[in-house]
Amino acid sequence: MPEIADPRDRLIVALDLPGVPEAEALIDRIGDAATFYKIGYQLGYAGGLALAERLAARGLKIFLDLKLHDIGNTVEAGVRAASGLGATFLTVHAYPQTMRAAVRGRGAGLKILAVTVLTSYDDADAAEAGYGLPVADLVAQRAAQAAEIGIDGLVCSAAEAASVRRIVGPDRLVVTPGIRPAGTEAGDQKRVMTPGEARKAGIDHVVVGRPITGAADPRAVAQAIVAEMA
Ligand SMILES: O=C(O)c1cc(=O)[nH]c(=O)n1[C@@H]1O[C@H](COP(=O)(O)O)[C@@H](O)[C@H]1O
Repeated sequence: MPEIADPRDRLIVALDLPGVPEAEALIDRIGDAATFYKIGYQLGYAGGLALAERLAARGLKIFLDLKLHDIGNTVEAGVRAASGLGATFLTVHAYPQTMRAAVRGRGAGLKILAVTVLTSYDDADAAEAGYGLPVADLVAQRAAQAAEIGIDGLVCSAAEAASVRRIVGPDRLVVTPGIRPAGTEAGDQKRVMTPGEARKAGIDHVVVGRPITGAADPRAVAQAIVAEMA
């Protein structure tokens, strides 16, 4: 678990918003309460990649959540191209071929996170998708493969964070979405924990979207989440 000097860096705010103006307005409202932002499909396909470059140039940390998964050549070239955007993290799905390609394409300064099993999945969803293992076992298998391949960090739910930490050791990152402050709606997330529980389970970073983007006072919610993990 690499040392995190600024406790705000533990919180990654998911900018799941329709466009750049909405994202910039949210970042302004949050102010210095957050230092790390995630840009995924929704904003990425609506000008978010250029925004990522601008935010990185301003000193904010950026998680590019592109969840790449394709033939090795395409993943390697895609990761290489994304390495120029100034982001700190980039996601790929945790398939061995995909992870090996991402490691080949990784440039200096960009860390690759492998998404083990999406936090919206439970055992029934995994079975429906054709997997013969319960979610916890599938996460463990993928975490072991990711460590062997040299991936920088794992995305899993906080429910698996402690076992993933045991598997990958202290030097790889454990990043957990599916985080819900007490009393907030789970929505489509099925494997959820509070920020404090996640911290106790040994995570490096939590990813939080709707509890912040949908809040009346997003700055206050971001501050409360950071405080809960201190
Ligand atoms: O890779 C991710 O960030 C991710 C992986 C995962 O297993 N589950 C998951 O929710 N995410 C992302 O984390 C964010 C969670 O958002 P909220 O559910 O609104 O807090 C979304 O942007 C998801 O795309």
